[in-house]
Amino acid sequence: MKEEASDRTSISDHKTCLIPDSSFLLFTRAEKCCELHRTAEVEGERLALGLLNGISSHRSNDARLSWTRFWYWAQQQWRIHCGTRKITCSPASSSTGKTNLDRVYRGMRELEYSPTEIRKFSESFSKVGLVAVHLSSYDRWEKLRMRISPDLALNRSELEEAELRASNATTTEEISLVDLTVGTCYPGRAVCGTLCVEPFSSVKIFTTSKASATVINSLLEDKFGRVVRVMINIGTPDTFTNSAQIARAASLYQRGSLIDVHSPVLKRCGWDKGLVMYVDNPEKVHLVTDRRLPAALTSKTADHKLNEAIALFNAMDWFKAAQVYTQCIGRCGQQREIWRSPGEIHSGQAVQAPAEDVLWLAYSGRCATWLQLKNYTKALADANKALELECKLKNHSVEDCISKIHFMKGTALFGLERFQEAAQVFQIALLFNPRDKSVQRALERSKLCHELESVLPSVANIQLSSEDFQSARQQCHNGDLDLSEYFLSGESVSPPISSCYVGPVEIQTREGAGRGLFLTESVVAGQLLIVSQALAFVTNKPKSISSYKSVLTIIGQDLESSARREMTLDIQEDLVTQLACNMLSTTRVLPQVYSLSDGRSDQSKIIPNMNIFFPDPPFCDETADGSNDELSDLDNVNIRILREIVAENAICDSDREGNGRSWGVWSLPSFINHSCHPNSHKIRIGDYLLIFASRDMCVGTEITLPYFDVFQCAEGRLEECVTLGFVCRCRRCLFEQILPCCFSNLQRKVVELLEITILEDDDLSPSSLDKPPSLLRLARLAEALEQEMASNQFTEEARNWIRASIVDPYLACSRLSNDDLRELHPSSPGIRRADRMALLVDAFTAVNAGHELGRRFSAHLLHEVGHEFGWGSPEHVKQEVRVMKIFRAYYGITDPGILRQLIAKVRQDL
Ligand SMILES: C[S@@+](CC[C@H](N)C(=O)[O-])C[C@H]1O[C@@H](n2cnc3c(N)ncnc32)[C@H](O)[C@@H]1O
Repeated sequence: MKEEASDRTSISDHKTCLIPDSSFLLFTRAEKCCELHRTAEVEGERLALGLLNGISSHRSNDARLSWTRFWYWAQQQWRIHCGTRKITCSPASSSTGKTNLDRVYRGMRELEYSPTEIRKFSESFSKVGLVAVHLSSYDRWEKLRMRISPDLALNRSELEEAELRASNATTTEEISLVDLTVGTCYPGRAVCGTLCVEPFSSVKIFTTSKASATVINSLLEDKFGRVVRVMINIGTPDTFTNSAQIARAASLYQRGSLIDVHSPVLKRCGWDKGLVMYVDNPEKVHLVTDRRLPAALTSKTADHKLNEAIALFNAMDWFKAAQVYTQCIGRCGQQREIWRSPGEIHSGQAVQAPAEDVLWLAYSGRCATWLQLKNYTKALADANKALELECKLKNHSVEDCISKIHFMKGTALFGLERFQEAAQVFQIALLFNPRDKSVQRALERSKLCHELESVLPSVANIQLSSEDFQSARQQCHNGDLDLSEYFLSGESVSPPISSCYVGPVEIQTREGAGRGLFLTESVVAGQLLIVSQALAFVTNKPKSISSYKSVLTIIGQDLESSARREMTLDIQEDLVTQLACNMLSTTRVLPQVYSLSDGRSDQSKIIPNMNIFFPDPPFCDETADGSNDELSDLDNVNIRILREIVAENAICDSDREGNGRSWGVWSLPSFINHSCHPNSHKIRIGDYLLIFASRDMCVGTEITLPYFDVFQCAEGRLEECVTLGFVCRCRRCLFEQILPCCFSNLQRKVVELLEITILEDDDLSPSSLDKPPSLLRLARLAEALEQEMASNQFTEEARNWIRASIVDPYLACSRLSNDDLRELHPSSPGIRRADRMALLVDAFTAVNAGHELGRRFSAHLLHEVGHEFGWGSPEHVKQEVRVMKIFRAYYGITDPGILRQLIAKVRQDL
């Protein structure tokens, strides 16, 4: 008796809360917390104080976190003092409700903790007054809780009275539940519910596998206005497994019908935790109406949607998963609205209440999905939403859940380059799960990035100075962009700030090619036409081509092309992901994306409004709509169409091995059609694509780009076009189709010689004596070609087209000395290598001025002329003017000094 009295004293001295994992009740005396605040370790103090706040304002998320952190800290203390074994069971229940440390000690002894461990534990926990109570006496504690919660300012006598009532209470309650709406029934499964309305916990449902019973799952609100779910089993516990009874109940009380339940028996759940209500006589259940739920709500509950979303996530169908998670969240809200409104409940429209964890899982699941989709803004928003909710999951500790969601939040912040905040969040995650290696690594990485950030501000964090801003604004208005420093540094300095720019261009239909981009003003060579930022951009190929090859072991398959195809598909999928994310996070992206061709002819007939391509504020005042308030709906993002758009419009910036250095989708440049003698060229700087005019052009000219290497014969180019799904009918192609057959004969000879030359080239020594005979024969073909063209009286433009189609004889000439050439052409004693190279340069620049070969050869040629005729000689000056023109047309730079430096640089790089 004495012991009991002391127990009561100890209980009544404490305020009570249900610990998150419901295994124990944790009693913490307010005064003791304050005491702890003064005396215990810093972390404990902080957390205990947080707990105090938590108790007094149990609605706040912060308080809940403090509470959980405190619990975590307490558990840590437990482990420190009692070894790693976690006490998960305590001694047999006591009907008298003995709840003191002795019971815990006894439990510890049963678990074979040593007396020293127990002493350590008691020393540690006497400070915070932790008492663990097994839930076998849950009903007693339930009553006690009812008495003291939510008003925690209870006096001692009230608490004592409450406890006395609790210890005397029988397990049967005389209550009537009126106007319950039947929710989902679970035929074939015994479901027991825990009536659990603690401030820090949510409803738990327990199921058993062997037993089966029909359960009418209804909703009601507890006296504090919280919605709880009550399971009412029709029948006594013995009849839970009676299938006839189950079938009868199921047919009587269908989902959506309204019932009153009189005097259900309130019992502790059969196995050990929780409460279950049941009626021993079906007559105690009165069917008020058999009204059904609205169709929209009967279709799929939030739980169903959640399962669907999880399955999609596991199948890595991220977009669909995000969509279904969104539907699940919506469904939770819908259902919640209905429970919250008593009127609705009375009209029989209540539906199954989604447990709090459904919403938590939906937000955290969608957060993980956004992370997969690299949409960090949305991931962050969802992580914050999840953190506002009660995170209590079956089979998971609260620490795990909180750690996990903090980890996701940190990852989102990291993705947004908010490194310092990310580090702080990872630190919280570690507090809950100190051993998690990935969190540790993420924390280190964030700290490092934060340090680096202070030394080397990232591009994203650059604050524009007013000067920068002015220049960006200017650039936006007139396309002034000084790239000299960038090019002179060999593209190693950070790229100049680029805002987007739409020059004198407009979209028009182009016969036989859908739509195209046309000039609205005349332009000069080297003029900047467009600066466009990628809608999606992949810098590094995800895997090198060799790693693709190593996984492709299909015998008889062309390994190289299969590997390349696999890689391209991977990259395209990345681009699709990015496009979709961009569409969801920025309003103006969606119309731009959907304006692009998806390869269907009907789509290519629509001319988009040019306004959608104009840049965003702050660089441009005139933009009509820069608002991001209304983001695209996921329903508007059609992945199948995005795949087609990417396949049709992605531009690859290949490296010398052709593996692809970067891939991107740009809006306005995507309207530029292909030509085999294009009049514009592109330069990529970061994820910006700059389109320059390669020639002087008059208003109304269609701007064209080469989609592939156009220095090849007509058949080769046609093959490339066919692979891309169209047939080029540019003037060059049309002209080459009608060339006399002598040219195709010459072309054939070139191909034959080329094959031999490549073989002979393997052991080519620098000495001219060792030049492979095929090289000399190849070089001789240049002469034959020139003669044929002269005899056909082709224009200079046509000659350049042919030279560009059959370049190898001219390339061969460029590898020979003047003596070699004279030997090859005894009839032309004045022939020089420079002349042949000049022809090559003309061909290269006339056909595709954007190609680096033209610049390289011209720089080389200039050097040769200087060497031969003297630097500054009239020959050299003439040649320099020509080469400068070529360089100006490419870089858009007019300063002769800078152009000279660029020419020298290109020559050095040879
Ligand atoms: C990037 S889009 C160019 C813009 C496209 N014309 C449109 O209407 O949106 C590429 C597609 O344009 C068409 N195209 C581009 N150049 C072409 C050409 N020279 N001849 C015929 N069709 C061409 C092909 O259908 C190609 O797949």
